[in-house]
Amino acid sequence: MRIDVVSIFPEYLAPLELSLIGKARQDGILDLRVHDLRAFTTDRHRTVDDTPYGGGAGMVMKPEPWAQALSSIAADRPEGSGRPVLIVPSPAGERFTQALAYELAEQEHLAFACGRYEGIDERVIEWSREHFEVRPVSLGDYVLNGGEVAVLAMVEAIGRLLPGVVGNPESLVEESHSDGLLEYPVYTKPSVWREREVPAVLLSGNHGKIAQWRRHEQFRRTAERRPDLLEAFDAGKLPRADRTEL
Ligand SMILES: NC(=O)c1ccno1
Repeated sequence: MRIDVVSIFPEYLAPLELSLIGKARQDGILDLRVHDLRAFTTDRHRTVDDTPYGGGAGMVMKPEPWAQALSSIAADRPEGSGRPVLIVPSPAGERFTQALAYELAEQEHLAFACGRYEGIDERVIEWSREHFEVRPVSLGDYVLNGGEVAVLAMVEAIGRLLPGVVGNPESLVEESHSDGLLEYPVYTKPSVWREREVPAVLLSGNHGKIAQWRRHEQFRRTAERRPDLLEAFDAGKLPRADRTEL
């Protein structure tokens, strides 16, 4: 998979050089390129923002540097790949979910546009549809100072689903949201810790009972912490993520 990220703070994406995502890049599983938006400006001050039409606080990101940056990415797309998907992190976007992570992990080429200030001139979103499938995406109902933190989270959530990134693909199957429910609690040695015992069923060696207990714990936790997910699960609206193949 090829991923391009455009930001005025490219150093914000440095954590993507670490750990599993960093290794995936070294192994050639993930070709991740970070671009400084200011490299696509033409004035001496490398200006990327200006005052908003209609007034209001703050500044808006100018359209032309974005058009130059995104055009260069679209022109450099991998041989034979389809239209790239352009993700624009925004509190006004569709919710990022495990199901969307799986969907995006199947793409050959993703691009991320990290807005700052009050956002990117809306005409960039409209223009980009000529070259990309454009998807404003939100991590949740809160506002960040820019898209970079959201990109870190999304690239990790997507990248870890690519074949060869996590050591044991089985570990992807039984984690929260993989089947629409929250994951069950986990325990390790010692079996008694500060007078707290591991549930006896987990020490029984009875794999059927262990599986039953774990499934029950998934439903109990989901009902307790995320009843909204339980409604969707009961309605059979399992996320696309309820699959093991990728
Ligand atoms: N909620 C979000 O994903 C977001 C992205 C940028 N600002 O907020």
